[in-house]
Amino acid sequence: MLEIHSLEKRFGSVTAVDQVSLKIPDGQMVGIIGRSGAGKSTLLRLINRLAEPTGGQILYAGDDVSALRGRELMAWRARCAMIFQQFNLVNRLDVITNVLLGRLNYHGFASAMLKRFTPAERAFAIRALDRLDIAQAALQRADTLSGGQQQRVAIARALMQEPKILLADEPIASLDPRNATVVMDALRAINREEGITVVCNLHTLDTARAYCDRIVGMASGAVVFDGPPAELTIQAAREIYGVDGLDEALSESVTSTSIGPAPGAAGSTSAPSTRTAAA
Ligand SMILES: Nc1ncnc2c1ncn2[C@@H]1O[C@H](COP(=O)(O)OP(=O)(O)OP(=O)(O)O)[C@@H](O)[C@H]1O
Repeated sequence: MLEIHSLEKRFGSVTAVDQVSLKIPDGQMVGIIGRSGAGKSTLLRLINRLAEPTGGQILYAGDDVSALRGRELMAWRARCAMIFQQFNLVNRLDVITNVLLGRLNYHGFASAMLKRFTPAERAFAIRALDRLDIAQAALQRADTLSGGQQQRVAIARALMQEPKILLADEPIASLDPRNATVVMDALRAINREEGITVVCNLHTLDTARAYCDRIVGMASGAVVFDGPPAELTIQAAREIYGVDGLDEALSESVTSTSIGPAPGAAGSTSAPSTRTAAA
């Protein structure tokens, strides 16, 4: 269980994350939605300690993540992998080496740069690429791949960390609809089949309701909705996106006041059923 208690991040006079409290059980797939500037990226960066909180606490399995230093912090970052909108691969390296760099926290920088990876790690990397249906590109330079392929390589690299949690910061924002579907399908498969908790920042409601067990809506740094997709009403969406942003966030298929899960979507039974201002 990942527990976030009254988490806060201020940048000068801006409160990017404002008293956020969430409990995320192992194996849940959570979509974080909100307008640009709502604090979604900052929240993910706080969770894996790429950013330091100015208040509050993060616990994982009872351990105080916010207090970790040195090796323990490196270990946490390995357990809590992150993927990004822009993939963050090393363009001039081939795909397999990019994936093996997921072991950086196990090796140290010098050893990884000298490509001192074990045969078991290389086999693991190929399996991860195969799992994401991209093993055939293992020897290609990363920058020869399409965006969707690069994001799958980034997911394979994250899997090399053997994470408990995968944080995905707008993973499909740079992709066309077809590639976006492939990447979201891959994230859901990893969540369902390997029990890895996935916390995913998403711009559109459609994607969040189709793929996630639970939706967390943020506005001005605070959590303004927390519940299963079926409870995300138009009124709640308006609170998250504001009247101006709602049209952009909604799909044209939404006609009722309840935005229920898409057909075949992930079940919502494990998500909390409460709608709160700060769960
Ligand atoms: N390093 C920083 N220095 C100063 N302000 C920052 C910094 N990072 C984020 N902010 C501010 O914090 C607020 C939240 O930003 P954040 O990037 O977390 O939002 P977001 O919901 O992820 O937006 P987007 O969808 O555009 O990425 C914004 O007002 C942003 O300008």
